Amino acid sequence: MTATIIDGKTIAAQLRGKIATDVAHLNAAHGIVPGIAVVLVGADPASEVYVRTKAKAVAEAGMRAIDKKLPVTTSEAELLALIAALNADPAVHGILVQLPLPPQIDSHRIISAIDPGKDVDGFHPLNVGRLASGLPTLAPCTPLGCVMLAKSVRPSLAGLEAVVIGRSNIVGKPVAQLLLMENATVTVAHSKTHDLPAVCRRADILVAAIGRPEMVRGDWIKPGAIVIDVGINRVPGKEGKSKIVGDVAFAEAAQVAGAVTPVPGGVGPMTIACLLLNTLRAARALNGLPALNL
Ligand SMILES: NC(=O)C1=CN([C@@H]2O[C@H](COP(=O)(O)OP(=O)(O)OC[C@H]3O[C@@H](n4cnc5c(N)ncnc54)[C@H](OP(=O)(O)O)[C@@H]3O)[C@@H](O)[C@H]2O)C=CC1
Ligand SMILES: Nc1nc(=O)c2c([nH]1)NC[C@@H]1CN(c3ccc(C(=O)N[C@@H](CCC(=O)O)C(=O)O)cc3)C=[N+]21
Ligand SMILES: [Mg+2]
Repeated sequence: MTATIIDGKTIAAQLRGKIATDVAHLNAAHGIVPGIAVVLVGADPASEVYVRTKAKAVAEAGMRAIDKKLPVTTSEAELLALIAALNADPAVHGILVQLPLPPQIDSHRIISAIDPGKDVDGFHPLNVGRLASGLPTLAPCTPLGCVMLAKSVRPSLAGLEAVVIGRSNIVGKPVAQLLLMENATVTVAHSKTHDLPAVCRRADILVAAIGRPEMVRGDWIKPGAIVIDVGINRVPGKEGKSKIVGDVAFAEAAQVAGAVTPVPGGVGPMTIACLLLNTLRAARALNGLPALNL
């Protein structure tokens, strides 16, 4: 079998197009320009790439980007003061604090200080609880993107066996919640799971969010399964350059799976599109406008 390659770049571009249309309407009808503040503490080169990519997508969607770059020596009190200012700023509808943060800053304390209505990452404990309770909420962007990509090839996930590898608060746990809301039968695997390959072979939908380059092999995959690869791993490439690979051995997976996402060009672009979607949703909700159906 040769798998369908799920084209995250194109699906993300389509979603960004729909978002741009609604943003234009929001501006014309209500004079609102959705604004997203992206806070980067320190000068991590990989994070700077994300911040740049995000800024471009934000501008193209007709939104306003408020980029805040702070030195790596920033104290927790200084970052809390910035968040209080962004919470109070009516031009800011979304706040994203790039993780990880330097060790002198407690990331739980920072996330809890963000106005839950502006928490476009969906990491605030209130939004985490709402997601777990099945209430409407701002859901984390990468998990939202994963489920949209799976549904692009299989519109109903009801009754399917889903296996998520990884239990982080930013990917593994929320993607499991979203798959459960789609009525999948969900297993969450992690580093203590016994016989991971056998657990994975049960999956009709396999989500890999591990952070280990090409760990998932072809013979871990049930023939015909949908494979969503969240991993972003920088490894040595040709001529001393580095390249990015996922958590799945892509060439092997493509021989066995029914559909598979590439890295790059899969989940990453969807994460950014879903960040714009959450910012648009937040801007509407903060202005008392009805929810969208995008
Ligand atoms: N494309 C995108 O938009 C995004 C991509 N990413 C990428 O996704 C990957 C995962 O990110 P994140 O969730 O933050 O990572 P974390 O490091 O927070 O979590 C990794 C998870 O994988 C599990 N794990 C680690 N090693 C193994 C193993 N050998 N066998 C089974 N499970 C294992 C860990 O288990 P345990 O809990 O037991 O330690 C943990 O639950 C990374 O490559 C990251 O760069 C992340 C966010 C967004
Ligand atoms: N508060 C917070 N929220 C996050 O959502 C968050 C974060 N912190 N910290 C870092 C991770 C990682 N992350 C990515 C987003 C987009 C791509 C992306 O667009 N990737 C492209 C390009 C990859 C490349 O070539 O550089 C792709 O996969 O095709 C990757 C990774 C969001 N994260
Ligand atoms: Mg991480």
